[in-house]
Amino acid sequence: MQTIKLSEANVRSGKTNNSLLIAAGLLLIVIAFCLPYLLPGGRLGNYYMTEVIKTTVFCLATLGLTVGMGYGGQISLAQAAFFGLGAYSLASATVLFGLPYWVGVLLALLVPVVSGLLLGAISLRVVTHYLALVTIGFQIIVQLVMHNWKIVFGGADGVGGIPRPFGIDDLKAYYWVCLTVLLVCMLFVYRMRRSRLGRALFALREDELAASAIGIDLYRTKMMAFSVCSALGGVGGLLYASAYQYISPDVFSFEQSVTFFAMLITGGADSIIGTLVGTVLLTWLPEWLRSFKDYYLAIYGGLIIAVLIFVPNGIWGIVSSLYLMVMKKKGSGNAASGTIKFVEGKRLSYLERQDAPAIKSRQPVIFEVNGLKKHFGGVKAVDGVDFHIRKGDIHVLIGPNGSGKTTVINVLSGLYAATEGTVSYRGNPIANLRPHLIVKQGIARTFQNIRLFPELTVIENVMIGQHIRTKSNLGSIFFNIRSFRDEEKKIRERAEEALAFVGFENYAEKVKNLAYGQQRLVEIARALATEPELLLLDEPAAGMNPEETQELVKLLKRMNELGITMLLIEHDMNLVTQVADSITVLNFGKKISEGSLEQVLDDAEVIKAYLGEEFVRAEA
Ligand SMILES: Nc1ncnc2c1ncn2[C@@H]1O[C@H](COP(=O)(O)OP(=O)(O)OP(=O)(O)O)[C@@H](O)[C@H]1O
Repeated sequence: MQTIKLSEANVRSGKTNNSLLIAAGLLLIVIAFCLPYLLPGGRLGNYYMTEVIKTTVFCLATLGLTVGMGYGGQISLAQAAFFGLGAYSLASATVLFGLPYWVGVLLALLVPVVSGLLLGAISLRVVTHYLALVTIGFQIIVQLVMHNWKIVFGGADGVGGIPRPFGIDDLKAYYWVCLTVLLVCMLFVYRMRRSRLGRALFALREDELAASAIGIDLYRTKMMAFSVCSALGGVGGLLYASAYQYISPDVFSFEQSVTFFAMLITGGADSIIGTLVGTVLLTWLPEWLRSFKDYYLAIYGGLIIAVLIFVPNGIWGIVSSLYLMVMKKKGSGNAASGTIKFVEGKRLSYLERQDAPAIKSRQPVIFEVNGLKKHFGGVKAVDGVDFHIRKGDIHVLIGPNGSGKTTVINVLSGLYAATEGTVSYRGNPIANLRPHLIVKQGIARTFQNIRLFPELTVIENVMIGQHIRTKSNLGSIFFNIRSFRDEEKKIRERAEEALAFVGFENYAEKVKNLAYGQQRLVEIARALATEPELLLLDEPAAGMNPEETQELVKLLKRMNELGITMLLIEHDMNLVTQVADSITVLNFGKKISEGSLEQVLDDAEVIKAYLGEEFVRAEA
């Protein structure tokens, strides 16, 4: 019996302190709405009011970066361009082309989103730092176009007389409009972070390869990140244009993009509150440093550098770590032991199949690999391998190190394109399909070197497994419609069931804090959450002690009893002999033997190439 120890403090802090956070949040909102009455009156008051509005709309732009960069890890140095496109869409439409205000608003939403999608499509195959370069190029081009395309953008002189919604004249009232829009967008981003799309973005940020192998469509997810990022930039821009009622291209410069970037990083990239903190700080810092006129830039730059070096997770990152530490300490005093039992016999209702095979080895072949080759230049990692798997079987791939086993699984799961050969599942060709489409067919995998999303919690990791089986989109998340809420509930229930099935009952710990063997179980639970019919398991017993390996044998058998067919790579022959229904043996990328356990163990070539005489004597 295995026990799994998890800190309960994290779990508890999530629930018990929610009410405290909500109260603090509500208080802040009330203060934000009352702000106009807390500022000085007269001309100075108007100046401060404009600055407060500027802060609010800048918050919208950085909130966009929170989604694209903080959540999705897509570095963008073009947020001022999207901000500008929003501002200019409204200004040009209403002032230069005389269109109604709300048409301008619609354009101010559409133009940045379409541009964001175009930029996303162009830069999709480019990775992080190169992506930053592409966005810099985009930023510069947009600003040049604003400067030089006079008919559409008014040229260097800018555009004046931009209207406000409902003809609002009063700055106070306009601030409330901006604040309301900001709060609605914050709520949307908050909800999105806790949705399948938010989890997919985090997965992408943490490990693209693992994200695609668990069923996330990288293309769509990145495009979604680009569209939300640019849309929020556009909304900020359109509100900015109406606030000042005059805009010129200089405002939407590369420097402004860098400032947005700095605001995000300073506050804490993956937190909404962090974004607000960073934006407020860097918008008002020039004002606060006004009396140090000569040194202002040096102090401003120095502060940003200090934050980047000493608090890489941003100011809010530090605050929330301290908060968690305190809560953990508080929690540990009165928490129960925090030890939970390895639970056996838990059901996995959504995977229980009516057609689970009663008699093994008489079932039809559902998976076929023919003439599979994978060459890396001159290295023939897999060189013409054939095998098939019957429904409900546990088929094991064995062979010496470097014989091509992992490469086979990488090809079967779509991570590598096959050099030659065919793979079919239930009669459908699946070789060279993109990884998430293979998961959609009902084939999931785990990795030899565990590939979980370490910064996410246990439950979030497993919930990501449900991504391919669910479909909430930005619209349903924004409007918080019932189908979205129901789906989230279902995702959580299924993830909890999968975790309980492998032995977890306590899920709020970050995965990076778990022991190795526990991480293996979470990875299996994540694969189960994809609702697989065929599981590809790459050395699941690696790093486990004999006791844990025995638990794993039981788990494999229980999964098999559900009707899950398995392809297993394993070196631990003790495990192999307990679970294998059929075996294929590889050596130097070629198949050297196959058949039942007995047939393979008796094969002289397998003994010579892999098992060794000692194993045979020990078995005898
Ligand atoms: N991406 C790659 N590029 C170049 N060569 C590779 C790549 N992946 C695998 N190989 C080579 O292909 C061969 C087979 O590797 P593979 O990892 O599939 O073997 P394996 O049987 O899984 O080994 P092990 O049991 O040690 O995990 C090795 O020679 C390896 O160096």
